[in-house]
Amino acid sequence: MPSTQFAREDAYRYLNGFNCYHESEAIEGALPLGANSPQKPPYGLYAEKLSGTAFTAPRHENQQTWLYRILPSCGHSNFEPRESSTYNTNPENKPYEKIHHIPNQLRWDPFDLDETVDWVHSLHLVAGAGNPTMKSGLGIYIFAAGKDMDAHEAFYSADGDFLIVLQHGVLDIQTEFGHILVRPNEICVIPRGIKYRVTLPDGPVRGYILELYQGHFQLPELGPIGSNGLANARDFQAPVASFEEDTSSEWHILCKFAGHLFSARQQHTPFDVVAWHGNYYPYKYDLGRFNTIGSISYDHPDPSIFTVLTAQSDHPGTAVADFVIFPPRWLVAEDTFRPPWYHRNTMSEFMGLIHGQYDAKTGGGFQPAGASLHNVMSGHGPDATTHEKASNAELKPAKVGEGSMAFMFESCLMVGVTDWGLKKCKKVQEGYNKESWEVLKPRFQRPEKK
Ligand SMILES: O=C(O)Cc1cc(O)ccc1O
Ligand SMILES: [Fe+2]
Repeated sequence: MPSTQFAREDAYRYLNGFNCYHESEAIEGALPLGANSPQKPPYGLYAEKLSGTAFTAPRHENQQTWLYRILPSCGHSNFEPRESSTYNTNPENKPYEKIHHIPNQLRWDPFDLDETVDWVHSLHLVAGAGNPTMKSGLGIYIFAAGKDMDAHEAFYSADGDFLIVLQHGVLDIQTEFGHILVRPNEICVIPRGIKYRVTLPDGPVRGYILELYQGHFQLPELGPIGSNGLANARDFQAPVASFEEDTSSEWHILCKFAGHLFSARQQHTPFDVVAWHGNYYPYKYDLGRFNTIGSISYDHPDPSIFTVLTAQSDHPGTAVADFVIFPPRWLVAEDTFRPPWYHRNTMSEFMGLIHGQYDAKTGGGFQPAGASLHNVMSGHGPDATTHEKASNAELKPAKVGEGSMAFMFESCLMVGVTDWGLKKCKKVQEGYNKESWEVLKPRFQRPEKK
């Protein structure tokens, strides 16, 4: 598929734009005029405010939404722990899960599909830094599911924003804000607290998730690139309000809180939002719409030119998490070693492959649904096969990554690998370093003395 062939048809309607103040009504007149919380909201709805930032966050960071719903969210039983001895995505909660901080370059074979579990039980923390209780850091998950969530179940994470990178299948996500269909080559962000239910219209699904425990994703600055380029704001799609009326069934609200799973009962659907307005909402983005910028003279630029979304630390320009992609693109640079350089980075780099082949690893070990981790200051770069090819290639214009989509979660934090990621998943490749780089031969030729 050429990179400019944009997928359009979709079962649902969307509101377009990034970080916009949207409003949406499933029934005309359901949004109150002017006031957010009038004495009697239209049609007997309850007004409920969902805050995605502190009330007093600066205006340019402030994120909130007003929901007008049949019943407010608080009408439920106490939360009870569920699967408490097995379900743990908080690395700080010992002794269930250990976290290994190791400098080794790691690569994983493709993770298996798992048809026995639903979305909620499909999440495996593979690596992470920080802790959701301190609202700092991030978690990286692999998910693989084959079952719909139960008909009367909804899930939310109190721990952070989910950036979902779908690798296989289709996710039909019913959210409090409306429906989102996530298809191959699309990503989806579900901010902290938003309830949703995932069904799988095309069978098993698999992919990667970055859970951001602090802040929210933003579009990167464009600097001298100008006012368009990379991921354009208009291509981000939020759902339109869509509700169901059900005040007779028993619903289970599942919640991930400090890495543990809890469940509460309620006698009404959580998907009863008739209208909403605000700038805190779930959204999706088709990676095929990314406008890729690159070198048209010489040298290989930094991969920051491929940043789709960024979550900044308190130090501007330094990201807690950058979501970077390597889309199909033309390489034209002259007198240049075109793949990435060998390098060591103060940032950690976790990579995955949605489909195709990544141009820096042509030796065959980096496969779709697999992953790699090059932690803080761990040397890496093209494998020996790629180095050999690229240093002898004829430098005519060449399209790389046709039909491919690799991505990177880059973080200023040192990430630890969980016991599951290092051992239990049984996917870590033994000979990664050896096959990729230890086989490189010295090419040095001392110049002859004059
Ligand atoms: O290591 C990697 O494969 C990711 C990467 C790609 C690139 O083009 C430049 C730097 C970098 O870390
Ligand atoms: Fe790198």
